[in-house]
Amino acid sequence: MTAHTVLSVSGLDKQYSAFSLSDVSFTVPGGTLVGLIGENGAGKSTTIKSILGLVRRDGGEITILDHPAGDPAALADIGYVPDECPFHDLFHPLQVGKILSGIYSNWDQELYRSYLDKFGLPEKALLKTFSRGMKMKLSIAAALSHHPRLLLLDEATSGLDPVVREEILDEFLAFLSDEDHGVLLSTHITSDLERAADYVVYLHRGRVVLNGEKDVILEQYGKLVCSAADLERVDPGLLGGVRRGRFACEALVKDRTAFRRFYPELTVDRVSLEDIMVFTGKEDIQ
Ligand SMILES: Nc1ncnc2c1ncn2[C@@H]1O[C@H](COP(=O)(O)OP(=O)(O)OP(=O)(O)O)[C@@H](O)[C@H]1O
Repeated sequence: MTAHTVLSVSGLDKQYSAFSLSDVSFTVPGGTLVGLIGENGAGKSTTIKSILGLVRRDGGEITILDHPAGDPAALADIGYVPDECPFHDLFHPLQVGKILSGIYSNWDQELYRSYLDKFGLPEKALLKTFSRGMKMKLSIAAALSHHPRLLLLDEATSGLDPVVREEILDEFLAFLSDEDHGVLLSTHITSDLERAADYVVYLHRGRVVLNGEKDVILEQYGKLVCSAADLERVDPGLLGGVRRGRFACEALVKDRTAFRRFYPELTVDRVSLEDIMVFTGKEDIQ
């Protein structure tokens, strides 16, 4: 049996006065974590808010397990973790649970308390005494405790130390052991995605410029380091962005295998997702 598509975004358009999100399309297949990457202002939060139905879109279709975005059934299936803890500093975790139990018909207080225990969060300490990592874990515990099928995280791992990030990423992987679950994680920390993501969607100035399986992308792209003279004779159509330094030039190679066929004498290294972002984002820098 093939897994469900947990989230489908197709041809999403949104126009603000000075920014537009244009024709954004991608899916979150069941059992997978999709990383949404992009520079500041690329449109990641606007995309996530459109999925939540918090932003009125100008075009396109969004479905969450067959329900249209904004539909109460779709909202019940989403566990949302914003970049800042949404709960008031003068509450303690048990009070947060009580409030959420009144909002979500599927709320599972036992599961919530088991997450508090697992994450080492005191049930009756005021949130103002919590660190950023503790608040983030609380938000994740809350998002998971109404049995969502899609977890949406907007920059949730930024500002956290590597140990907490690792612990949180492990929790997402556990959530994904169910084939009907999916995670969409927007982040600047591309190294998290190199470890945990199955697919990567790269938004650049409101458009999807890269969308594919992470392992395939990392295998396909490459980085050329060469002299300015060598760069001059390379077909620019094979390159995704160039950085010219005083002593050497670097360029993003869009297809390592094809490039090697044309220029076997030039060395092409492996790239990271960050390299792909930096080259594509900066375009041709002299
Ligand atoms: N309500 C709004 N009215 C007008 N413009 C908006 C509104 N919300 C967002 N924008 C603009 O849309 C663009 C994309 O913003 P968005 O928050 O989606 O980007 P982002 O990729 O999440 O950025 P960051 O990584 O900095 O959070 C920005 O230029 C922003 O100024």
